[in-house]
Amino acid sequence: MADAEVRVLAQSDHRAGQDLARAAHHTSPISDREWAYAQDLHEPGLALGAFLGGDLVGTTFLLRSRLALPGGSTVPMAAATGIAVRADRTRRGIFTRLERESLDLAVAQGFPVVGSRVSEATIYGRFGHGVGSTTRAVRLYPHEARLRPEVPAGGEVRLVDGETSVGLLPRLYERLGPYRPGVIERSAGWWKAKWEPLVHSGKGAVVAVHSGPDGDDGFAVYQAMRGGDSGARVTLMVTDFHAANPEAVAGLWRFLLGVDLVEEVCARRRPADELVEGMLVDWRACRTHSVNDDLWLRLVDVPKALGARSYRDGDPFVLEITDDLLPANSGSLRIGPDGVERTSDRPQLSLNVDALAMAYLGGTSFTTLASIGLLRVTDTKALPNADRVFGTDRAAFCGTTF
Ligand SMILES: CC(=O)SCCNC(=O)CCNC(=O)[C@H](O)C(C)(C)COP(=O)(O)OP(=O)(O)OC[C@H]1O[C@@H](n2cnc3c(N)ncnc32)[C@H](O)[C@@H]1OP(=O)(O)O
Repeated sequence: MADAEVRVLAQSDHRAGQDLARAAHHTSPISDREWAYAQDLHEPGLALGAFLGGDLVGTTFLLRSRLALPGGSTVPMAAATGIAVRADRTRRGIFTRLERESLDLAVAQGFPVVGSRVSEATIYGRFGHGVGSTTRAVRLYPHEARLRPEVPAGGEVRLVDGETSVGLLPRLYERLGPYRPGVIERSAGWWKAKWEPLVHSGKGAVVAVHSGPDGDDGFAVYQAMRGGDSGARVTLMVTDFHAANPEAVAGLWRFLLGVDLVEEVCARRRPADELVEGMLVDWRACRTHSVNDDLWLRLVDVPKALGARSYRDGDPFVLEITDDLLPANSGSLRIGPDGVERTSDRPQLSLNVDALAMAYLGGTSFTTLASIGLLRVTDTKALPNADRVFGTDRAAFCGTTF
């Protein structure tokens, strides 16, 4: 069979591309109503299609975003989504072609980093992607989950109606800013495609906003689900929860645990270091349901990506990177508090670009990477120093679907 031709998808083909991706995810074609919300999400020039004999058989869409880095800066990130190959044309290298071209497109468009949320964890490592952040799914039982008196108090929570939230949430989310590594920018198109349909669906998404002394500083979105034999058991499913400071985090949890007639509160995506158990009188009233990969990262321009974040005090060290797919990234860099530069000095530590993605936001230490065989150590003194230099105060967390 002839090779697929991969090219930038004309804007007029975006909808067909979305339908193809939805079919690959076992979802029905997008309706006119849904498309009215979703069409602004995809920018011209940032989607690729694979064609066989004129037929569209594969897609990749890149969304413009920015990624928060340790130290509070941000870097342009292409959020990869809608990755799919038509079911009758899989396992013949079409995705591999699309993936190579989309990494090149990201570099050409000035994105040092590509982020994704992956359907299966076995597909992306070979292309240099690694898990940049993890999340924890927690379940709390309000009847048992009383907050300890020391937990930060103050501020107020108010519910806002759906129409108000359409204007308020984008402004509030932007106001929170890069409050922890891993958080990503949400475009106006993202809010229109991902939030407005839920508001207008009548599915009962409730928005709780926390405000402190400086105004609104966090929000949680939840839906009440009925279960049990009589349908009387109510679970609050928290689907979106971002807060910039400990008072807002505590205030929103206090509110969620205080809603009447609720059996359990479930939050699928919480930062790995949010110690909800520690806030409770009964540690066991919060159960970890699972720990999951959150944002996958592919550093497509390694010097730029590493140069965009800040580093803690410590000695500069020489890190060797191997990137078979994008060889311009291969080589050694000297990394330290004063920045990042190419060097021909002998490397002290060496790794592959997918393992570097795991360390980039401070999510996985070099010591851990070495212990599982993903980092080669030539100079043992460099290991604790590299951990110090890459260290962060807060666990990386994205918490945005795309
Ligand atoms: C960020 C996102 O959008 S994630 C969403 C990804 N999309 C989906 O899961 C939708 C359903 N699946 C699909 O559309 C396709 O199967 C894809 C896109 C995952 C893969 O497309 P294909 O054209 O079949 O991939 P391709 O033939 O290039 O295979 C590349 C390699 O990945 C492997 N691979 C592909 N799909 C899978 C899978 N689902 N599980 C494990 N390995 C896989 C292949 O075996 C191949 O490895 P090999 O070279 O060692 O043989």
